[in-house]
Amino acid sequence: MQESREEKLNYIMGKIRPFNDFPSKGVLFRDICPLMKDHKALCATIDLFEEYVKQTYPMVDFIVGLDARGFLFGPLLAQRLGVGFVLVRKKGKLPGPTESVSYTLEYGQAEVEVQADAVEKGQRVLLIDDLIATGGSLHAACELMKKCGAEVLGCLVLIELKGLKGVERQGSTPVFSLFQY
Ligand SMILES: O=P(O)(O)OC[C@H]1O[C@H](OP(=O)(O)OP(=O)(O)O)[C@H](O)[C@@H]1O
Ligand SMILES: Nc1ncnc2[nH]cnc12
Repeated sequence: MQESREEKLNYIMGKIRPFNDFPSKGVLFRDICPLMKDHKALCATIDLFEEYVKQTYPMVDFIVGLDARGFLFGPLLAQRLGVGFVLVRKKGKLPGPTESVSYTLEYGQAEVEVQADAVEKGQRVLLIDDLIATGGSLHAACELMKKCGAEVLGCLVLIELKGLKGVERQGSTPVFSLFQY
């Protein structure tokens, strides 16, 4: 029998493991490795993203994933939707002409980069990552996509850390999350 949305959410939630003080003191790290390891949880996660995107954004051209954990879910979702996948990488990993934007993390400083020809002007994109904390990574990636001429429809994440107000940082760009902590 087909599982309900609630059953899928409950099952997936049981596969997200909290770790105190990682990677530095005071950070409660949400570990998705058990979810990735579990076929049923992984399928259910992509089912829920797929259902949302098909209902909300049937006109999306590309799924854009953030380095590194956006690469875990993005290509699986893109394949289900029948669209391509674009990589937003940390600086220095992509060959050829690139565009970049710098940003601040919950625990550090970084810069995101995309190949300059990754998207064409006016193409509609959805960004995906495992988690939104301060929202710096997604904000930088959205800015990067806009710099390349793409139309950012919205962002998808598995987990939103509500206390860090990352969604507010995205301004009018909608952020869909499966879990809020
Ligand atoms: O909302 P923010 O405060 O920007 O934080 C969220 C980002 O931090 C984590 O990635 P991280 O940069 O640690 O890299 P990783 O995916 O390579 O582990 C996470 O996967 C998000 O990409
Ligand atoms: N608390 C957290 N858990 C997992 N990944 C993160 N990335 C940024 N903050 C994080």
